[in-house]
Amino acid sequence: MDRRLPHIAITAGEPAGIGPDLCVMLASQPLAACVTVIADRDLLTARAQQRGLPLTITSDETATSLHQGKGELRVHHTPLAAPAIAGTLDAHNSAYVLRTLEIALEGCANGRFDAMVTAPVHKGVINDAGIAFTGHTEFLAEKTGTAQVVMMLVGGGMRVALATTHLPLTAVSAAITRRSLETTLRTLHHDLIHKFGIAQPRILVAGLNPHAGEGGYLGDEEITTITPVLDQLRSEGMLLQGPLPADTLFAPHHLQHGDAVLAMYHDQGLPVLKHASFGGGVNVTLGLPIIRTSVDHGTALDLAGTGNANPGSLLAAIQLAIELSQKTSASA
Ligand SMILES: NC(=O)c1ccc[n+]([C@@H]2O[C@H](COP(=O)([O-])OP(=O)(O)OC[C@H]3O[C@@H](n4cnc5c(N)ncnc54)[C@H](O)[C@@H]3O)[C@@H](O)[C@H]2O)c1
Ligand SMILES: N[C@H](C(=O)O)[C@H](O)COP(=O)(O)O
Repeated sequence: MDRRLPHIAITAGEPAGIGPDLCVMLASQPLAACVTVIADRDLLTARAQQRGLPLTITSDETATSLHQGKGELRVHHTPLAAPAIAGTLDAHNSAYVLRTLEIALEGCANGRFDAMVTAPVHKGVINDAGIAFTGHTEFLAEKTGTAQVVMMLVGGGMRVALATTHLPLTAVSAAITRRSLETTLRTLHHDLIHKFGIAQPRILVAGLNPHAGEGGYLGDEEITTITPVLDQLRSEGMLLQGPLPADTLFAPHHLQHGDAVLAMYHDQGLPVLKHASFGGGVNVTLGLPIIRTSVDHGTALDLAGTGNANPGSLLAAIQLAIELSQKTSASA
């Protein structure tokens, strides 16, 4: 067994979405890792047949071996509850989706896997099944007992982290406290150094309100919360700019002075990044005790089974997981 070969778990995500299509496409894609897909094997076989793609499923061996892209896929079989139809959600399969995540997480925690990469899940159908779920990020934080994690997307020459994740807009302001913002910035700063190899990370921090509050006339979170935290962390040596007006923060003349942006909420930061990189971006969860990366897109039910799903983001997520695994094993 080659111990230097990273072993990456890939969860196939929502069975009615494009996750299974993308996993089937991986069978013909060489990768510098051992890969185990966690999914229902009959689902993958059916999707391969629907798409006319070659697929030979191998069993879930304990020894690692290079994923050669010769039409074979190593699968950890996890049975669906109900047959999956491409494009049609079925809440009976929601527990299956979460079970694939648990298997990947358990494998990362016990050393079987070096990292997990997630194909997209459908948050709505999981809730339809009566299971409260807002995203992988929060699910993995809860399952690992991590009080606060940070969602960061990487793509289009940017790294965009978020101070809050999947919250209704009405809940955002209250969720940004001095303590939560400090923890987010410390986690981001730490992982930029230790996971991304940036010795002295420069972080551009967005304000929450239009024009960063316009001196308090358009909201005061910049004055009461954001600025005091930035001042404190700057006094410790962190290189932080902000709070900056979010409408101009992403202009190239600002971005060139930062290694990462911290946006205050999901749709303040992600539309910019996805505009620049959709289909090639990667979502990475910082602050977890394991390595987790993901695609930058959703379940695309309209494309499931059609052959029109772009695998670029999944490949980029796998590549980043490999790089982060190698950094971790080199520093261990
Ligand atoms: N990583 C994740 O699990 C993840 C990420 C984003 C969204 N979601 C979830 O996915 C579901 C659907 O979300 P949505 O409709 O807002 O976004 P979506 O990304 O599924 O679709 C948006 C548009 O992009 C297209 N698209 C998406 N992925 C593509 C790909 N790989 N190749 C080509 N085109 C692609 C779709 O066809 C659609 O037109 C929601 O439940 C959402 O919460 C999950
Ligand atoms: N916020 C993510 C995005 O827009 O790509 C997406 O909803 C997935 O989030 P999780 O990785 O937490 O499921």
